[in-house]
Amino acid sequence: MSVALVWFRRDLRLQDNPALQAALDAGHVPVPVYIHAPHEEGDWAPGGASNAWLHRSLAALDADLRARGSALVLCQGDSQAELERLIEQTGAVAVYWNRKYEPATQPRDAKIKRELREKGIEAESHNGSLMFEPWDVATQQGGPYKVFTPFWRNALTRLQLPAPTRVPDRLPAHTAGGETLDAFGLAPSIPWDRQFWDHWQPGEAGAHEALTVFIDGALNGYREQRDLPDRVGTSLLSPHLHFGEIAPWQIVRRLQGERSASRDADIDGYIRELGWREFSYHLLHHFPQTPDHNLNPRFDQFQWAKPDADALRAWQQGRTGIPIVDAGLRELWATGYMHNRVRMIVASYLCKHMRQHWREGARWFWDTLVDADLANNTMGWQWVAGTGADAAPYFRIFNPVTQSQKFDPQARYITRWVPELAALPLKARFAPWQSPQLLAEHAPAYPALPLVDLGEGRDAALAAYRHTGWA
Ligand SMILES: Cc1cc2nc3c(=O)[nH]c(=O)nc-3n(C[C@H](O)[C@H](O)[C@H](O)COP(=O)(O)OP(=O)(O)OC[C@H]3O[C@@H](n4cnc5c(N)ncnc54)[C@H](O)[C@@H]3O)c2cc1C
Repeated sequence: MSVALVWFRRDLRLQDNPALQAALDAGHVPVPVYIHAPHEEGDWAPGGASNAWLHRSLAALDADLRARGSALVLCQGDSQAELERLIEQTGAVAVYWNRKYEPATQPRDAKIKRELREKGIEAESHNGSLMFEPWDVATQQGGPYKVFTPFWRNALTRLQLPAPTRVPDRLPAHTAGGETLDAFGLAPSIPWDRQFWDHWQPGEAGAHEALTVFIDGALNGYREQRDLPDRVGTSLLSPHLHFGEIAPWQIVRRLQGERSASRDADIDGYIRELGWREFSYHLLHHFPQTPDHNLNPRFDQFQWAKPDADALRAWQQGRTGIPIVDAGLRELWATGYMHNRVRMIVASYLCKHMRQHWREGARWFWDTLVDADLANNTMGWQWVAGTGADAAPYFRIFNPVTQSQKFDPQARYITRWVPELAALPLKARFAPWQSPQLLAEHAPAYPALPLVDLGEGRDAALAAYRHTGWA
């Protein structure tokens, strides 16, 4: 039987995996391969939390393959050289993979495909992670969208979920050898990620388990609850989606099977959130400069404050003196995750009150989120900063205190992550500096004043915005 390499990348699952399925359909013995090549990701090599997740996800994929009589071949170095070495070693006649969309790896993959074909090797790529690839949806003029609603309206008219495919219980064995997972050095040497794994189960089984838990629980009332950080009101599927342990169309297929009069609105609301993920990939593909540069070039003149390493560190460590901001950044550090509403609040405080460049925040998230995703993270930060597509206008400045009173009205989220404030009366937990005596008495270690006063920060941000001349 002929051999084909199946090059796993961000599609770390067996079921509904178009590249693996294509190799099987063509009658090849699939040799599953993962190549560790962070240096090929440009300035955006995966951060620490992503690597910790990847370590476990690869271990899970290998275990799933071994349970079927196959195994994951692990290598590191130059992707093309490693593929060519494995082709030589195994006699493979074909290489299959699912596409990635990041600016650094797209040209690499195109070159690999071209050069493999020139050598007479069949090279085939598939869509393994999006309902709509970035070029599938276009404006009437044939260009990219910059506004979500028309993008999504158009996209939904084209929605076609692929038919499910199932990988057989036994896969043909192969003899290709590789390195050990530990040789990649992905797992932290100091176990700062210890607490993560109380919250997460990386891998395909963990993804489907998370989806089942969501359908049985938070899906009911999702539209109202998704903004409330004090409870599990969302699916927590983002890292599983990022690593391709589950495909969005698998989620949608299951949700379509759960439809009922009482659930329709929540299901539609959820699918719309998946739409934001699709939109972010659309944007990243068409505006590949945006991980580092404003999508809206008018913001290039904006006067950010001088970079302030101490203030940035206080923000990163959850020591700003604004409880909801500190709670979010502490949740992030402890779990590798932060609730979406709180992501918006902490990002707004950094970009607007502190006037530190959104890139600083994006970098921190990149290193600390288990779901760090170049498309979603870039869009999220530029949206909050007001510099991106369909963005919140810069002059609309979130007040973190009123945000916390609205979305965490019992301060449960704040108290969970900033427990030193638990002894304060409820009202004081939102803005403790307004109750200096209570704060000094009950939480003397907590900052007595906000890092940046909310009124002053807001005024300075608006003044800087006016200074650009287009306020
Ligand atoms: C500043 C900032 C940075 C962000 N960085 C990332 C990131 O690096 N990776 C990431 O996956 N998401 C990012 N997001 C989007 C969002 O916060 C997360 O996708 C969401 O919190 C994940 O939790 P969940 O899976 O429970 O979401 P759910 O509410 O259950 O949503 C389901 C899925 O829809 C997608 N989704 C939901 N909201 C958004 C959104 N606003 N933008 C894009 N996709 C969305 C995600 O894939 C998510 O898993 C960021 C948002 C902001 C404001």
